[in-house]
Amino acid sequence: MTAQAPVLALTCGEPAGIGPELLLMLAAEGVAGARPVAVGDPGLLAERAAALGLSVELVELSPGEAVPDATPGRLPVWPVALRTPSRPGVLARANADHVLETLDVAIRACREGHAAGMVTAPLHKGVIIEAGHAGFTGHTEYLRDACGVEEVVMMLATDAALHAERPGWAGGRSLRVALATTHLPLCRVADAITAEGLTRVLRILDGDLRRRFGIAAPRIAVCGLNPHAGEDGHLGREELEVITPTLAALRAEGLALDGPLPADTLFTPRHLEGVDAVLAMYHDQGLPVLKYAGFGRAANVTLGLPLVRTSVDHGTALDLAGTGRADPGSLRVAVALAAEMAGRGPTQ
Ligand SMILES: NC(=O)C1=CN([C@@H]2O[C@H](COP(=O)(O)OP(=O)(O)OC[C@H]3O[C@@H](n4cnc5c(N)ncnc54)[C@H](O)[C@@H]3O)[C@@H](O)[C@H]2O)C=CC1
Ligand SMILES: NCC(=O)COP(=O)(O)O
Repeated sequence: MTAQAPVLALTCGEPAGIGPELLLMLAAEGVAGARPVAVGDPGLLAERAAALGLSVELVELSPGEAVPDATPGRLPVWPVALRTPSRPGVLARANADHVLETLDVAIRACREGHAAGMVTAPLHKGVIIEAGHAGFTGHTEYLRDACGVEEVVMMLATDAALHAERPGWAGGRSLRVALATTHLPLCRVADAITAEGLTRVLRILDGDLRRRFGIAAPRIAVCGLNPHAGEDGHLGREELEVITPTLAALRAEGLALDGPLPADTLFTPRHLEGVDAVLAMYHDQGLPVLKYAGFGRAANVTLGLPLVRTSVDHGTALDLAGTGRADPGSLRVAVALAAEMAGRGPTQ
């Protein structure tokens, strides 16, 4: 008997953004290897489908009810009502709680075993903060807190194997970039690079590359923080005082770590040879490279969680919402990656 494809909860994200229409596009073309369920407002999905001429039958279910095999043109939905009507491209603070509720439903479904993982369409951080959730910085930290873990790691991956067979793929090279710090103003980054934090991040990265990605002996290249990795202390001392001793201690535990290396040369083919993941010190040190290598063909993964969570590599694209011109490529990759990770067996 063949095992059924894993159920994946796909949150619709910001209702005024491109998330709802990306889910509909994916449902219209069909999904192999997973049984996706949208988490969002069925009325909104029906409206967007009609506006874009997408023929998708929406089937309302509750978490725990049997989810049918994926069929092109059909999308099961776990309903979460909008708080106020939504127009493409127009943010409404009143819907911030709707967006967070879709996350809560998906998290609960994963934790109660009704879904094998969750895939999140993009939300708009600013409108959620303006709606009164002052400490909100993104899915990554929200999931960390909801799951009660101390640390999580954001990693974006352009896994060529997941999409090489897709027409239009021009990236070729697989690249995984994880971040030592995530959504932090640049002026606070240096202080946030601590031996304790780096140790937690690298242990999670090494552990999840083994457990979630099936890499038996991962090799991780670690960026310095400063230009030229500090130039022997002349251009910054974080490498000498924090990063180098932390890597040495972790190497003694058996982790295969290169670095700290100057970030400008680390991201060149020769230095990436044989490297399974790069750890960048901050968001805009690593992600521009990743997006240059494969924007629209990469996925974001949260490591260190007791559940599988992937996401797209882009934001809400309010400028494209409702036009039907948004590219569902990254959502395809995010779903395929979540299915692959879920297929590696139960979480802790
Ligand atoms: N996983 C998530 O929830 C993420 C959410 N965001 C949030 O999204 C909001 C907007 O962020 P921005 O920096 O403007 O980035 P963005 O990714 O929304 O837009 C940047 C540019 O890329 C284009 N683009 C984005 N997705 C596309 C797609 N699927 N197909 C074709 N073109 C696409 C947009 O039209 C725009 O020109 C912010 O609130 C940000 O925090 C950003 C990244 C990830
Ligand atoms: N640039 C990646 C990003 O902002 C993703 O944020 P998150 O909502 O997945 O934490």
